[in-house]
Amino acid sequence: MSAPQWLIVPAAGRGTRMRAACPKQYLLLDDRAVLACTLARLHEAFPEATLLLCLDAEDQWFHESMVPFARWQRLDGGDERVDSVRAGIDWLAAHAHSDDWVLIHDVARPCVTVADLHHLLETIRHDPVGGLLAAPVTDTLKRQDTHQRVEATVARQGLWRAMTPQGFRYGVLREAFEQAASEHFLMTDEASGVEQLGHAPLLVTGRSDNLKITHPEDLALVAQILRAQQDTSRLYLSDKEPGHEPI
Ligand SMILES: Nc1ccn([C@@H]2O[C@H](COP(=O)(O)OP(=O)(O)OP(=O)(O)O)[C@@H](O)[C@H]2O)c(=O)n1
Ligand SMILES: C[C@](O)(CO)[C@H](O)COP(=O)(O)O
Repeated sequence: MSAPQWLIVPAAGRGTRMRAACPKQYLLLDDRAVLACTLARLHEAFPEATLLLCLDAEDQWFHESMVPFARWQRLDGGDERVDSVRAGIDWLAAHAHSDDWVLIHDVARPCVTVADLHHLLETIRHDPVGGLLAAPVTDTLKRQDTHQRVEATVARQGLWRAMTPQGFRYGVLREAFEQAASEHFLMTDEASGVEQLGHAPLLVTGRSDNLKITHPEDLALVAQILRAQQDTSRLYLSDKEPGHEPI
C-alpha cells in the first residue's frame, strides 16, 4: 500500500453549530475524543505519514497523547477552515517537494474508513490532478424562494456531496492557495481551489457514512456508526477471510 507523505488535519474550528461546552473535536465518542478517533483512523491507514495538526492557538483541551503518529507537527489554525489548512500549506513550503501527495482531512469526520482512505489514495495516485472522497446525492433537492417556500425541484443527477480527505500534489495545492488569496476567493474545500485553477478533481466514491459532525444530533449518530463499523470489522476478522481489509 502506498502512502501520502503528508496529512493536514484542520482541527481549529470552534463548533458554533454544535453549541457544546467545548469545541466538537473534544466531545467524547464512547470514551474517546473525536480528535483522537479521527487521528487513529488516519494512523491505521497511513502510519508512516507526517501529520500537520492545525489547532486553535488558545486550545485548552488538546493533549499530545491523542496523537498516534511518530512524526507530527502542531500548527496554529486561523479564523476559517481555509486559514487553518493554509497554515499547513505554508509550513510545507520548507519541507515538501512539489510532487508530494498531501491529504487534507477534517477532524470532524471520524467515521472515514481505512478502506476508503486506501481506495482514495490508490485511485488518485496516478492521476494528474488528484481528487476527493464524495458520495452521490440521494435526496430530492429543493431550491427555496425568499419566503422559504419551494421555488423549484433541482435535478440531482450528477450532484455529489463533497467529503474529506481531499488529496492533491503539493505543487497544485500551493498554486490553488496562492491564487485564492490573490483573488479573495473563499475556498470551502481544497477541490474548489483546484477547480479555480481550471483543473477537474476526481470524484472518488466513498461511504455515505463519512459524516461531518456539525449539529448536536450528529454526535450520537456518529457514535453509532463507529460501533457498527467495529462490529463489521470483528466479523471479518473472525471469518479470517483473506483479502478483507479492516474497515
Ligand atoms: N477556523 C477553522 C474552522 C474550521 N476548522 C476545521 O474545519 C473542519 C470543518 O469545519 P466545520 O465543521 O465548519 O467546523 P467548525 O468551524 O468547528 O464548526 P462551526 O462552523 O459550526 O463553527 C473541522 O475539522 C474544523 O475543526 C479549522 O480547522 N479552523
Ligand atoms: C471540506 C468539507 O468538509 C467538504 O464537505 C466542507 O466544505 C467543510 O465545510 P464547512 O463550511 O467548514 O462546514
